[in-house]
Amino acid sequence: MSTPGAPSPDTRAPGASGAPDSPTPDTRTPDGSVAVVIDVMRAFTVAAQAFTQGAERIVLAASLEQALELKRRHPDWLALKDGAPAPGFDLVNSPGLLRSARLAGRTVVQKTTAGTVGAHAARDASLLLCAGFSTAAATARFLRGRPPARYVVTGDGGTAPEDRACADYIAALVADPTTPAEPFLRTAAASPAAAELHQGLRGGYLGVHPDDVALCLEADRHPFAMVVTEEDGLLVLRPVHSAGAGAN
Ligand SMILES: O=C(O)[C@H](CS(=O)(=O)O)OP(=O)(O)O
Ligand SMILES: [Mg+2]
Repeated sequence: MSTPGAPSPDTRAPGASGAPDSPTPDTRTPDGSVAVVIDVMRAFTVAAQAFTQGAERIVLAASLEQALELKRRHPDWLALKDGAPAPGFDLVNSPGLLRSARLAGRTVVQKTTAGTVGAHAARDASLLLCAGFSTAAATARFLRGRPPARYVVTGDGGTAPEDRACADYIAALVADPTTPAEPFLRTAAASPAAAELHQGLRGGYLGVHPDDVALCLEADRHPFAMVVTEEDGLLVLRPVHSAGAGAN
């Protein structure tokens, strides 16, 4: 068990190394832990953006096939994937491109390379959250007073510096709500993911917007945490506003 509030030493999400899509069993066996799955660029920045645009809930799909099957069964749901647009999918994993989508009241099914895979890998946590910089302070507020969390870095096979920096920022905020974001944002801005998104080397040519990196680095833009619950065997993400203590 890691020291309270600090990112756990083993923060690699077993399934987050871009492993091939394979549906995971739909049953969770809660292990008593609190886990925060981090994906700054871009899954959980996109998720938070979707909630701000009115999405009701986000189903975290275990595979692209499951996402398409859910879309087939629920035609009013919106299917979202990372990379370039693909048949059967309505949206792409770009916060910049998402801004033009009408999401009020909708269910979104999200499948990405790292973030959603990391959430499935951590599904046995008794309390499971997903976060990026844009929900960091609200996530820390939600965590404060609860058992120490373990932080799951999802990008680059569990080593992504932007995700690690975000985990460190949230852990620091849990301990001290006045922690400044800037040093952590500087680390994330210098990450390979930021550079490759800027160069169009990640996310596919039509799956990236020039504003994506800046949007991923807008710390504490949203006043809610994002909590995963199991609904009909699916992992469902919803925004949770918590009063919490402290300025942040
Ligand atoms: O969509 C993204 O930015 C990334 C793509 S990759 O893993 O960096 O190639 O996926 P995400 O699951 O959002 O980290
Ligand atoms: Mg990522």
